[in-house]
Amino acid sequence: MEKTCADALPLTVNSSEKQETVCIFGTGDFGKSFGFKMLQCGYSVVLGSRNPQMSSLLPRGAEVLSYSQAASKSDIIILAIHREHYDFLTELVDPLNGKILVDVSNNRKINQYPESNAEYLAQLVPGAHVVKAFNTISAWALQSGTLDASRQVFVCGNDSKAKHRVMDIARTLGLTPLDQGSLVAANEIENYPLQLFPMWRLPFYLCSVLCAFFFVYCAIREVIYPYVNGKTDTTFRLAISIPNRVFPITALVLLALVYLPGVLAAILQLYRGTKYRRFPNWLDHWMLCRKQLGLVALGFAFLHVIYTLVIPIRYYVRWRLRNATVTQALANKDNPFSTSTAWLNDSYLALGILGFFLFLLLGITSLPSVSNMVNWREFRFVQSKLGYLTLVLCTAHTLVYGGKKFLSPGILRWSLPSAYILALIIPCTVLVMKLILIMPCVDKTLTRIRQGWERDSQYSKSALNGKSDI
Ligand SMILES: Cc1cc2nc3c(=O)[nH]c(=O)nc-3n(C[C@H](O)[C@H](O)[C@H](O)COP(=O)(O)OP(=O)(O)OC[C@H]3O[C@@H](n4cnc5c(N)ncnc54)[C@H](O)[C@@H]3O)c2cc1C
Ligand SMILES: NC(=O)C1=CN([C@@H]2O[C@H](COP(=O)(O)OP(=O)(O)OC[C@H]3O[C@@H](n4cnc5c(N)ncnc54)[C@H](OP(=O)(O)O)[C@@H]3O)[C@@H](O)[C@H]2O)C=CC1
Ligand code: HEM
Ligand SMILES: [Fe+3]
Repeated sequence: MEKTCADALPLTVNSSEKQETVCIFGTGDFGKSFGFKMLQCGYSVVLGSRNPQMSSLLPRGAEVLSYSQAASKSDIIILAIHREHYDFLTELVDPLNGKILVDVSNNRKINQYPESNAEYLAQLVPGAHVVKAFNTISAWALQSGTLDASRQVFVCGNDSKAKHRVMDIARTLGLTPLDQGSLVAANEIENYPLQLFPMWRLPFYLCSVLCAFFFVYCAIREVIYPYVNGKTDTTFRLAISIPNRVFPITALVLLALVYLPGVLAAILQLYRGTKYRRFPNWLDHWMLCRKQLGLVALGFAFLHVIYTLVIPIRYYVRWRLRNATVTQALANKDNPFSTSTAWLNDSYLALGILGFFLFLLLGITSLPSVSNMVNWREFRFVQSKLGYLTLVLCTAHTLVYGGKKFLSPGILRWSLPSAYILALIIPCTVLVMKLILIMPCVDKTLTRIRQGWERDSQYSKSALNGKSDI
């Protein structure tokens, strides 16, 4: 039975239970905070320092000794020292022999040194059992008790007994240890806290490229072309008209890119005839950041909706309406009501509204508080089935918006088609491929593959002979 420390409450230690002594080397920010937390959780703490007398502001109840004295007090030592200062440990090789050395260090840059800090430590003190842990926990969070953001502690080491002792300490501190295997994993564990939003990088990069491309594309068609051909100044379009093309187009393309990897994965599985081969790295990474891609797409759809709301109050729009009315009156010409245009207009708006509603629903279900309330099947239903419906509605919204003028040659400027036509290429491709994949004959094979059947496997052929209803 493990003891677990409740954050704010000072722990009353059962006097009949012998307190475990843990040694911490280094009285810097991390050493102090870690010592404070350990004392709070019922451990006896001995701090090792270069100047035991000079050390100030130390947690009350902790003993401070020289490094070599402190090392003799416990068989588990937390090394709260930067890697650059590890060299003094070579003088302590004997007292550290057979002890558990916990490396908590981080670097300033990814892959700063040829080997991980923990492996370097293991080379310096070959007789010790080195365990990597706690590097993802900040000194500030330990001290203030606000560990909610990340309680996960990645742990690795070559000695499994040593590793489990460190994992027990992590649990007692109220953290969640995750065993990452041998010390080879230390490199990855050290790189982890140095990564900046790793899953958001691809979505951010994609949306920047899409926005920049479509902005320039629309500016060529709608600002430069009219200027070159008729010397008309339409630069005001750069403020609302063009962004209200670029944003929805980016949203639509990103939404399609959320569903494209699933389709590619299915095609790959069909082609390989097995699900037991890893996807290529790029596809793996793409699959893993679909949530972030989807949320960025939702952000752009939001922008489109807000930009659309201001259309009626724009000076340019009101001016055009007034002018059209006056011109009509002067010419004494009637502009007959077109039912088909009304239908097209209302239809594309309705499709946009419904698409946006489902888009929001996808966003809401991805909130942890909501996704924790639904089971895996329900989540898949919303994200996969309703997600495809969202893509269908948003694509249809754009197709119907194009409406009659869609393929008329008049919309080409310098042979460039309207931007929304380009925007439709990826969504339509994804939808057509998905349509093929859900055709019964293809779907049946794919389902069998996902249930474990392999096309080229002797084993599955014989298994299939005995069990024909898979
Ligand atoms: C606003 C918004 C929010 C989003 N939030 C989230 C979120 O919180 N979490 C999230 O994960 N996604 C999120 N997404 C992304 C997306 O909705 C999901 O990833 C969705 O599940 C993708 O559906 P899919 O049908 O393409 O893929 P999936 O149903 O995941 O299938 C993709 C591929 O995986 C493989 N596969 C599926 N099942 C199996 C199996 N049993 N065995 C082997 N291989 C299999 C197949 O190759 C399949 O083609 C969000 C999207 C948007 C737009
Ligand atoms: N601060 C944080 O939030 C986190 C820190 N870490 C890791 O913990 C370790 C310690 O970090 P932190 O406490 O912030 O660093 P500090 O600089 O605050 O403390 C380092 C301590 O190392 C000791 N030390 C030993 N030898 C030397 C030397 N030659 N020169 C200088 N100091 C020496 C000193 O203690 P003394 O004077 O008593 O000998 C010093 O206080 C680092 O490896 C860091 O990557 C990991 C996660 C979070
Ligand atoms: C409340 C929901 C929505 C409304 C009211 C709406 C309305 C509109 C309007 C009025 C236009 C024409 C803009 C113009 O004339 O310049 C338009 C275009 C467009 N919309 Fe929407 N929309 C909605 C949601 C969406 C969503 C969710 C998407 C996709 C993710 C989307 C994608 C597009 C695209 C790609 C265009 C064409 C852009 C262009 O080239 O002009 N819309 N929408
Ligand atoms: Fe236990």
